[in-house]
Amino acid sequence: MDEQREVKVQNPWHRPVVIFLAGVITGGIIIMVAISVIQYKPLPQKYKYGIVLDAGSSHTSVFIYEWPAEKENNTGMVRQKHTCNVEGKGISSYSNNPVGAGRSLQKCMEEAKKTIPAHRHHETPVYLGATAGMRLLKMENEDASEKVLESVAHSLKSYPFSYQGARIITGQEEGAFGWITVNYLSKNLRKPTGTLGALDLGGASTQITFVPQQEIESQDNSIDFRLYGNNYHLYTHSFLCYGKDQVLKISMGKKMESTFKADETHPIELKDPCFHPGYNLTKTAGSVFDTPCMEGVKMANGSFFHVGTGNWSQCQQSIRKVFNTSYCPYSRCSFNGIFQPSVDGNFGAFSAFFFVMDFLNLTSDSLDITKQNLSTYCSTPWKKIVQNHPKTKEKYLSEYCFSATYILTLLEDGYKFTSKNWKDIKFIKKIEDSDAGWTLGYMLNLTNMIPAEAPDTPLMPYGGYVAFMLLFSLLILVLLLMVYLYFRRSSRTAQKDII
Ligand SMILES: O=P(O)(O)OP(=O)(O)OP(=O)(O)OC[C@H]1O[C@@H](n2cnc3c(O)ncnc32)[C@H](O)[C@@H]1O
Ligand SMILES: [Ca+2]
Repeated sequence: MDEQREVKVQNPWHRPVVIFLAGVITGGIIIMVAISVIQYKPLPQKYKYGIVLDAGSSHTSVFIYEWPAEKENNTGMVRQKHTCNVEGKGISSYSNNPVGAGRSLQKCMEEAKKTIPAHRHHETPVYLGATAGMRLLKMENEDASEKVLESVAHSLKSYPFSYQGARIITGQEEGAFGWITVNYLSKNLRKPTGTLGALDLGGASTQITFVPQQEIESQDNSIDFRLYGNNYHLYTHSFLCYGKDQVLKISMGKKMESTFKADETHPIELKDPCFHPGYNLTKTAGSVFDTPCMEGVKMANGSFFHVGTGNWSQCQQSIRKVFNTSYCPYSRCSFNGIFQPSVDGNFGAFSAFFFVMDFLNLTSDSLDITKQNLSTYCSTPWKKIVQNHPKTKEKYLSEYCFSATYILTLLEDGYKFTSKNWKDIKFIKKIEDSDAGWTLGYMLNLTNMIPAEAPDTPLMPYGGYVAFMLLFSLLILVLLLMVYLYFRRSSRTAQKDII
């Protein structure tokens, strides 16, 4: 009896106090893990929204963005939730009927009301930015451009959102915010890796923006940002009148100037190598000369037959006349005496750069192959082109040869891309489901969603933290088990020894 009592005393696991302590520790660990997991778990996502209207020269688009409410300062968190294309032409086409400009937005704004939850309406900012079409209207008729802006502002204020303004943005803003958009969506801004240059081609202007290796010699082309703790020194330029619709008008105007004689009776023929053989449409000189971009070109009038001859190299010759490369007040220029450092790094080319090159399937070949394919396409008879694309709008279809030739000429002769760095240009429409364009960058900037300094982030991400806690607790449990087994074995050995 005495010996048995002695064994019981030697085995500590038989003591109620030890059993109690082990239970308390195990329970404590379980509670600790449970609390930390529950405590640290993100609450169900709450989203915030923002609306930006891109009032372009050819049309207006409404973009609705959303982002998780508590993560708005993180790169890549804002995504495009919805887009709506406003019916009809751009707001600058309403110069004779400004009320129509505001009215044209109604359908898409009603859609925005349905897309964004009602309880968020009052705190959702809405911005309208107008680009080159309105810049040109302002040059032609300032009063009309103000009336159009008043009309769209009046329309936007009638919705339950937080109206933040309707204005004509500058070409510099258009270029810089396009650059911010593509780099934000590509998550380039918080990494030390390189950034993506931005190439935007609209109907009435075109923008080039990138981080250059060389010094920027003209102040007008330089813009600085501090984003997430990094400094960016950007080169940007916007060429007003060098969107694809305006360049088509200018190059046709120049052809008319050199071929039409003053005493000729109308209608006459305008032979155009940028249009397919067999293409023949009666047009009015007024539809070509209705732009302030035609300064210095002698105006024709009446109507004419626009006749295609489908010759790519002649087309390129005619387009080259639109670029003035005869003077440069800097160490190097793109064209029209505008400073441009040599292009560097990868570029994202969007809007009409993408529409045109994607339609013609010219997005992935070398520059030489691209030229050959385009040459074949331009010389294809118009009848065959229409047969091959029965669903495409004839206006777009007739202009693809011209547009692609302009794109190649702008990139090669204008911006000085070469067959060597041609592969650095990626023709893109979207990045991660959001459209490439200036609107997202504009909203991120105006809502201060990209901080100058990198925000503090938790030491460990949520997943890593939970995994760490589980592993650590498991380790303690294993240790406890090992101690238990060790004491049990030693107490049994002691028992045997005594027996
Ligand atoms: O930037 P600005 O110059 O103000 O013009 P925009 O914003 O209206 O210009 P877009 O990028 O929307 O369009 C550029 C051009 O591409 C044309 N376009 C749009 N969709 C197209 C498509 O699918 N195929 C061919 N062209 C298209 C459009 O008519 C314009 O001439
Ligand atoms: Ca545009």
